This record gives sequence, C-alpha cells and structure tokens, in this order.
Amino acid sequence: MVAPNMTVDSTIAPASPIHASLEIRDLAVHIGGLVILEQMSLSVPKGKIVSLIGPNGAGKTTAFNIITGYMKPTAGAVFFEGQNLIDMTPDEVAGLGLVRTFQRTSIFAGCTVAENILTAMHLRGRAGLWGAILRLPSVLREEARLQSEVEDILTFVGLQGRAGEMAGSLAYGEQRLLGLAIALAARPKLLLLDEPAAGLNPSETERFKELVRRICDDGVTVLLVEHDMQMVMSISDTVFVLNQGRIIASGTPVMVQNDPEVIKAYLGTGLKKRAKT
Ligand SMILES: Nc1ncnc2c1ncn2[C@@H]1O[C@H](COP(=O)(O)OP(=O)(O)OP(=O)(O)O)[C@@H](O)[C@H]1O
Repeated sequence: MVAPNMTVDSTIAPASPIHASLEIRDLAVHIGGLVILEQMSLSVPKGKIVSLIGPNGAGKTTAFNIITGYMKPTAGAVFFEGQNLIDMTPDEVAGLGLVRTFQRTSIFAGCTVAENILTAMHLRGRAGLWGAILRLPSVLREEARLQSEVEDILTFVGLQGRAGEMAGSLAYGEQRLLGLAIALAARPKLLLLDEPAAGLNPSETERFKELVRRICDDGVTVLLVEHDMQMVMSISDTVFVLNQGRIIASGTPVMVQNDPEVIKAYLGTGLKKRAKT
C-alpha cells in the first residue's frame, strides 16, 4: 500500500550505521487527510530489546508495516544496518534478515507444524521451492538437514515432538509459539514482534518472555510492540512511547514510566499499575 503524496527521499544516509540495527528517521504517514504518523524517529541498537508502546490507534502497527515494506510512508527513511529500505518489497526486506511476526497468528492451519517451518526455510534455502517439488537428490540431502533444523527450532520454542501434528490442531498459545518458530526459521538478524503476548495466559506470557530474552542472548536484535506492560518493562533495554502518531518519550523502562507525558497519554489505563500486575 502506498500513501498518497509520497515525498520519500531514498537518498538520505543513516546517522549511525555502525551501532544501529534499525534507524527510523522523520517518518510520516498521512492518509486521506489523517495524520497517522508524524516526525517519528527511533533507533534500535544491535543486540538490544527495544519496545514500541502506545495506546490503541497510536500508530504502532503502521510503523511495523512501513519498516517491513508492507506500506510506503509519506515522508522519512528507514535504515536497516545502514541500508535504506524505503523502496524495498516485504520479500526483499525479509531477505536482509528483518523478520516480523503478526498480531494474529499467520500459520498454515492445514499443513503440519514441520511444513509450516520448512516453508520459511525454503524461502531462504539454496534449493528453492521448485527443487523441493521436483525432489532432486541434492534437495533430499538438504531436506534431511532442514528436518533436523526444524526439530532444533521446535525444541527451542518448546514444541519438540510436535512436527507431524496439523498446525490448526495446536492450542492458541502453541500456535503463537509456532508463529515465532516460523520467524526464527528465516534466521532473523532483527526480529519484529507484533503483540506476541496477545491472548496468552500469564504462564504462556512468561514463557514467551524468556524465549525473547534467549533469542536476544543469541545475538538477534528485537523490536517489540506489546500492550502487556509487565512484559515490556521487564525485558526492554529501551522503550519508545508513541501517542497519536508521535514519539512522546523514550528511555529506560523506569524513565518512561515516570515521564509526565507518558502518564498523561495512559491516563485512565494506569501504565505503572499495568506494569506491576
Ligand atoms: N489504511 C488506513 N486508512 C485509514 N486509517 C488508517 C489506516 N491504517 C491505520 N489507520 C488508522 O491509523 C491509526 C493507527 O493505527 P495502528 O493500527 O497503526 O495503531 P496501533 O498503535 O497499532 O493500534 P493497536 O494498539 O490498537 O493495534 C488508527 O487510528 C487507525 O484507524
């Protein structure tokens, strides 16, 4: 989707190409006279967990859609490891190692758990989808290697031994874990998680949080959009707060929780209270 009146400058250079995994500069999205995002800038350092929070309708998903190439902004630039993504398609962005999960589970319910993960692997695989369909010998060897990788990923997310089950038969929380497994199969350098805790019970959320920590410890940078403030405040290195399309605060979890602008934006929903429960 392309926003009207596009004035994106794809020749802008990144400000900090060495340390930043992702850098968003002066992003604006105007749709039909509505200002969805305005002057939005943020930076995600390599190897860190950064969260983007904000009340409903603040523009978080829109920002994710732009970062991952699903939408074009009205103005501004997005750099991933120093490369401007603004003219790239979602496939090209994913090919660079910038991988997202979706708010709703995006699994193939009629395929097995393993097939769901293999699909993501084939997208990055050398053999390609046609080689797999034609069952070439070299592809079969590659297939055996991939099957073992599938088991490793399933073990990592806690779905070991479930490879042969139909994805649609998994419980909701397990489907979210499969969504994460699919994203990991694409070997992300930067993982964008869109409300991973939505619909999860407290113990599932806790498990997901531990997984996100381990993913980061393994060297993957994480950008998280999440309404569960307990999760956000306990795992983030830095939190950016978006309100009505603008970044109103950023800093450590403690800093943003005590920021008067943030408290005002969350008035009635009790940001601090939500972070403690
Ligand atoms: N294609 C579009 N056309 C018009 N308005 C849109 C479009 N996409 C998003 N919006 C509006 O932009 C605003 C930001 O939406 P967005 O989904 O990005 O917010 P969000 O912060 O992710 O919200 P939530 O936390 O509820 O998911 C909302 O007011 C939404 O209605």
